[in-house]
Amino acid sequence: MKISERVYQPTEVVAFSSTKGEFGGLSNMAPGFVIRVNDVIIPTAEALYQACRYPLFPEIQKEIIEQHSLMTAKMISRKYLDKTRQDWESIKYDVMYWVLQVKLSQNYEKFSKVLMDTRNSPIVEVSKKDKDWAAMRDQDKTLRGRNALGRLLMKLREEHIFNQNPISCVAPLPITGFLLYGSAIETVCDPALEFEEEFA
Ligand SMILES: Nc1nc(O)c(N)c(N[C@@H]2O[C@H](COP(=O)(O)O)[C@@H](O)[C@H]2O)n1
Repeated sequence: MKISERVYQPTEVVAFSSTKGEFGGLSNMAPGFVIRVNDVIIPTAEALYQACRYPLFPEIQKEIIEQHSLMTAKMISRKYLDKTRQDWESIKYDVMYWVLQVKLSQNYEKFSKVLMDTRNSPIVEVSKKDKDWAAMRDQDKTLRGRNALGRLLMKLREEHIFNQNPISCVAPLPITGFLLYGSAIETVCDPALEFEEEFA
């Protein structure tokens, strides 16, 4: 997946820059969107994304996933950047889209509402220092950057909200070494659906 730089007019977009406010749920660090993968409970989308960097280091994945503060997954991950999987730059947007699909499938009511509330507006993460995942305010007040997270959120909205195509299960990415705690990541389903099936 290739993502090039864009320019946005601030008055025309739904912008978010933290986990607070009406659109804070769009942030990967937002609390209240717990994920379960291979029976591992993961507190945020950010923790799952960062853990995917280190498939060969279950102990680093554990440290990222079991951190006490929801905001620190990325900080912990920074300590081990030299152990990042070698193909990371070429797969990271695909990994992020997979993470967002998993977040949606397991938190459908809450996350679909936030996405729905963005209506048809461009979604932009605004940052003071990140022109890759987010966009930065320029001197002329426009927002410039790849805005990769915003773009992937728009793709998610298009594919699963506008097209009324709810996701109940998400297949693992077809890449080598897609591992969590040493085991291949399996298809992830909404735990509530699994519970319903068990008692059907
Ligand atoms: N800590 C932080 N500050 C910003 O200004 C940001 N835009 C982000 N973005 C988030 O970081 C995650 C990607 O991390 P990597 O740089 O690929 O390790 C992703 O969740 C972005 O939304 N973070």
